[in-house]
Amino acid sequence: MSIIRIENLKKYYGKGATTVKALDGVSLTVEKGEFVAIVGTSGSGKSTLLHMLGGLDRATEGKVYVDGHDIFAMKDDKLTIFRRRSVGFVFQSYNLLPILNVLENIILPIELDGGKIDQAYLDKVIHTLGLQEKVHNLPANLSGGQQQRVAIARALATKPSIILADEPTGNLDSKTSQEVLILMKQMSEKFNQTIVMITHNEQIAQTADRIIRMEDGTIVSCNAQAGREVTPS
Ligand SMILES: Nc1ncnc2c1ncn2[C@@H]1O[C@H](COP(=O)(O)OP(=O)(O)OP(=O)(O)O)[C@@H](O)[C@H]1O
Repeated sequence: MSIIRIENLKKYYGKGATTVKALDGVSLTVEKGEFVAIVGTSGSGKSTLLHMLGGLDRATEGKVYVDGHDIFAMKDDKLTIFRRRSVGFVFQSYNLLPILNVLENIILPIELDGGKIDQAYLDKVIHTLGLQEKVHNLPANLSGGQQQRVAIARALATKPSIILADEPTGNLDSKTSQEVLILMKQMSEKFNQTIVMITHNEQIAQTADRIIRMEDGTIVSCNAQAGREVTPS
């Protein structure tokens, strides 16, 4: 089943001669449980595409379906709820709340939404990410890699339809980056979690099931990695 379907997506900034075509006709499907990397030079449209997928901004033209929902057909208040329930975000800068401990950070999105905590699932996530000894620590007392693992746990906590990660290892050294990447891949496999990740690092992209290459607002290739099965839709 395709969890993401993007149809002829266009995002133009400005008007007339100064128009910037950040996305210029992008079509793509992503299957449930896939771990996809988006690569491309600066300005090729990676962040714009991720923002559209997360309903953070609206398109000039085209459609985005996430888990069957036509997201641009939603009014702003519905889109906000969709984002809270169906999209997990992981940023380069972790974005943890400094006054909350690790566990409180992880469950915050569930509590904000008035949802119920699935304790068994949460325990599994925390253990798989190796955070069980750290749940009562404040973020300031964790390494960068540990903080990013907390951010990944927080993104997974609500069991979102998709996780969007924007340069998740951008602040980490190469050894820690690899560790975090391997964990993201494991989370994707273990929980059948769809992850779309932007990276400028070719080695990091190789961890993904599929690499989407962007140039000038378009996708120039979207091949599955050798030896990995991706069912076309
Ligand atoms: N709010 C905006 N207003 C005007 N132009 C924008 C805006 N956001 C992005 N752009 C332009 O759209 C194009 C695509 O930008 P985008 O940030 O998606 O690229 P990117 O591939 O993510 O780049 P980077 O790797 O540097 O983050 C660029 O030319 C950029 O300058």
